[in-house]
Amino acid sequence: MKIKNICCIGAGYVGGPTMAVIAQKCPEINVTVVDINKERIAAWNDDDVENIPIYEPGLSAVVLEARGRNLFFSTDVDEAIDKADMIFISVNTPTKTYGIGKGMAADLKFIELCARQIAKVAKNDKIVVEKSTLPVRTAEALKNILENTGNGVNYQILSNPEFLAEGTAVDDLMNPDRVLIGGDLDSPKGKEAVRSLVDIYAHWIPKERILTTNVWSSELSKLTANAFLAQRVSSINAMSELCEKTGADVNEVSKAVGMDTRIGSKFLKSSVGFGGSCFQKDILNLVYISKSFGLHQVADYWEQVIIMNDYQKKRFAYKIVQTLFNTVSGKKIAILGWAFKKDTNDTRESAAIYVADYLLNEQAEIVIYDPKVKKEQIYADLDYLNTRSSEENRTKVKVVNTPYEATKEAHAVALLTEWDEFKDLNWQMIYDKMLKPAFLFDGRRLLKRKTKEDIGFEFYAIGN
Ligand SMILES: NC(=O)c1ccc[n+]([C@@H]2O[C@H](COP(=O)([O-])OP(=O)(O)OC[C@H]3O[C@@H](n4cnc5c(N)ncnc54)[C@H](O)[C@@H]3O)[C@@H](O)[C@H]2O)c1
Ligand SMILES: O=c1ccn([C@@H]2O[C@H](COP(=O)(O)OP(=O)(O)O[C@H]3O[C@H](CO)[C@@H](O)[C@H](O)[C@H]3O)[C@@H](O)[C@H]2O)c(=O)[nH]1
Repeated sequence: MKIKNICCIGAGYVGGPTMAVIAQKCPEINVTVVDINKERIAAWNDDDVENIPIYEPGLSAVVLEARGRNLFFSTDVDEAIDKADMIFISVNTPTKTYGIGKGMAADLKFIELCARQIAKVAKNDKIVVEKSTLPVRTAEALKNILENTGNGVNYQILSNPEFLAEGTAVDDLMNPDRVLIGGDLDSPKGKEAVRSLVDIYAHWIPKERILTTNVWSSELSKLTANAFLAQRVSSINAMSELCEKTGADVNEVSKAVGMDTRIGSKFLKSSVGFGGSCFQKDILNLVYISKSFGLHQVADYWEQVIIMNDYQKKRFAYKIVQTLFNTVSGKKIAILGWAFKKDTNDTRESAAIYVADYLLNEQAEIVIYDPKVKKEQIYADLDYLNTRSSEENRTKVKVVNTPYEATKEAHAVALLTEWDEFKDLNWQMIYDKMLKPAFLFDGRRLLKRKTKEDIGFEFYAIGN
């Protein structure tokens, strides 16, 4: 079946960039991205393409080319569902904050709402594609809702998880390692649905990189990929502490280990801890699923990745307290970087939030600079933790517009996001204006120890 009209429900970090690239690469297909969030849709439609709601290198050019030609952003969800042959569900699936599975399971209420809406509106057969990251066997629940509340039309459910990373989303979409499509390969209709999605990606991706599997393998592969990636970071972070005790350097260990082609060199960079909206949420989900099948050893194994990550964030904050003569009470600490990684304005689960929170518990005064994150976002992140009142967060934390303002008269600087610009700061000037001894804590291994020590800094870096 040739797809003519696509609808994508959810215009977020995944729905927006993914559909923009499909529209750019497949000019004969009309792609409509819908969302209930009016402001987000208005921003996607902004005349000035630089105002689109997501900052990703290269994204505005893709949107500019396709928008209005065959790429549309709208709040009219029903109309887009009605017209579409294929509907992607790309809504958020956060960790549950209430009820059974609180703090672990994925909250599927947004997914279920989409299914009910599709069932209500659809008057002809549809292919429904899970783009969101979902627990294994969610497709079964989707099918159940669609078939039992619908208008008697037929549905094929595909799983097509997204592997893009923020900050490199456009490159990842243009040139992915693989595209994964799960479907009912045992039935002719299922096979046809899979083929129609393969045909879309085959516009720009070599066929051998488009993988087809059964639905459950596809759903579980996404959780597995994130668990493996996060596990590598926790593994190298575990070694970072041992390096600090023994005189080994975690960068050298990582290089030596990564040159073994069986291990590979990527994702072995020690840090203050991984952040982002996906790793923690998806591993907790995996832990919850394993427990719900009674697989407690499996659950414990994966939970350790999160435990290690929480420990790394805490360890870094405590290192600061310990080094500053066991108290940071009333001391000014500058935080450079708030985003969970460079080249994104996303702060979800950023390690910086937790490091700041621990230091605030020790009565530190915090001054923050990040080149892309807005002041209100920083306060919202701290308020969300509910550790102290919103007023107190605003009294104890200042957000400033330059790294020099942040570090002036500070007792210590903590570098928490690896923004390129931090490498080239005038560190001599920063040193001159800080209180002495001037402490510098590098949570990303971004800075060179020798040059900083030559200036006079008391320098600490993760794993060295
Ligand atoms: N962010 C990433 O880098 C990334 C990468 C791969 C996979 N994922 C997965 O993709 C999914 C989406 O993630 P995201 O980061 O794009 O989330 P997001 O929060 O940025 O976007 C989700 C959007 O869905 C909208 N929405 C929710 N319910 C809706 C409904 N019923 N009708 C219409 N719109 C609705 C929300 O308003 C929101 O704008 C998640 O499952 C996530 O795990 C994310
Ligand atoms: O060697 C490394 C690599 C990453 N990180 C940190 O790990 C976190 C996650 O980074 P990254 O994976 O690059 O970004 P995400 O956008 O969270 O992407 C992950 O999560 C997405 C959502 O599921 C998946 O689609 C991607 O494949 C997967 O890489 C960030 O805090 C990084 O700083 C490290 O500390 N060391």
